[in-house]
Amino acid sequence: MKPMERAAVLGAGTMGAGIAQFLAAKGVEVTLRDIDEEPLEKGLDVIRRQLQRQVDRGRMASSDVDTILSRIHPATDLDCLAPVEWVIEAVVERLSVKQALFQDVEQVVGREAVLATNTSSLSVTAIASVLQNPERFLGLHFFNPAPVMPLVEVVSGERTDPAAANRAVEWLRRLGKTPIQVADTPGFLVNRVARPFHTEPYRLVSTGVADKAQVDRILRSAGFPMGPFELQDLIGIDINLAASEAVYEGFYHDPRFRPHPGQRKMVESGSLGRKVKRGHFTHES
Ligand SMILES: NC(=O)c1ccc[n+]([C@@H]2O[C@H](COP(=O)([O-])OP(=O)(O)OC[C@H]3O[C@@H](n4cnc5c(N)ncnc54)[C@H](O)[C@@H]3O)[C@@H](O)[C@H]2O)c1
Repeated sequence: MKPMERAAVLGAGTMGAGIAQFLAAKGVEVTLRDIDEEPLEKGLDVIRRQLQRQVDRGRMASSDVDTILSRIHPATDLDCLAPVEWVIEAVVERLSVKQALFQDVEQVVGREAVLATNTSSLSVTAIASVLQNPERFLGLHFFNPAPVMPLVEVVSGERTDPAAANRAVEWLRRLGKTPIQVADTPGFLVNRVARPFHTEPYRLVSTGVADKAQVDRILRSAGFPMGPFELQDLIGIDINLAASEAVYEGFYHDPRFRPHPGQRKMVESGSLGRKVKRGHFTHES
């Protein structure tokens, strides 16, 4: 019999909840860790509702919901990470927070564990720079919604051991994802090529060429699964701004990647997207 796989997901927000749901659905035992009970409850509730939606659509048996949920073990401390083979971090996008967290994680996990960040915009190499064993550290960049999107970028930092990256690729393939190996450059691959998709529409709208709903509709009719504004509402406008700024900074202010002031204005006004029910559009849930 295949040995039980154990993973820890750090952060129960948009991405952490999605990654935990995906892993548990594939039979992995998951410790879902957040700093407080409240975000944990919220994350578990999101997972419950997502699974129920699958049942309502006839894509999953209701008995599977309990099985999947029983594999997710909520936690607020780090000690229970000792037996895990994979740690995937999806906490706030701040370098100092991620570095401090992984320094603590290093103290509790076994030597064989692979440590991964889901960062969209920070340097994997920079996060690893404070670790005792940076060779087992890499980026596993899932896309939103994590249970649905097949692509995962496997990002090797300057000191990542290729064996750790290969192990991650093999694991993700086995779980049914489509991993691609990329270098640790600003925005990696997808967020870099996606920058104009997110920023140019702000320019279209601010110069009166079209409104947001029109831009989304036209791009959808051109074959994109979602328009840029509805996609930003899903991603989180703050997260998307952070990605825009990081790519712009990372390429030494190359004008090709310049963010738009409208992005910042949205964040300043608290219009962060679906997670607060208000972004470019208003959302019921
Ligand atoms: N939102 C997206 O579409 C998306 C896509 C790919 C990658 N990412 C990346 O994933 C990460 C998380 O993004 P998100 O949108 O899920 O954020 P989020 O704000 O929805 O969730 C972050 C969670 O982390 C928790 N947290 C903060 N500090 C923590 C700590 N020390 N230990 C454990 N939990 C802690 C918070 O309480 C919160 O629940 C970021 O690095 C982001 O760049 C986001």
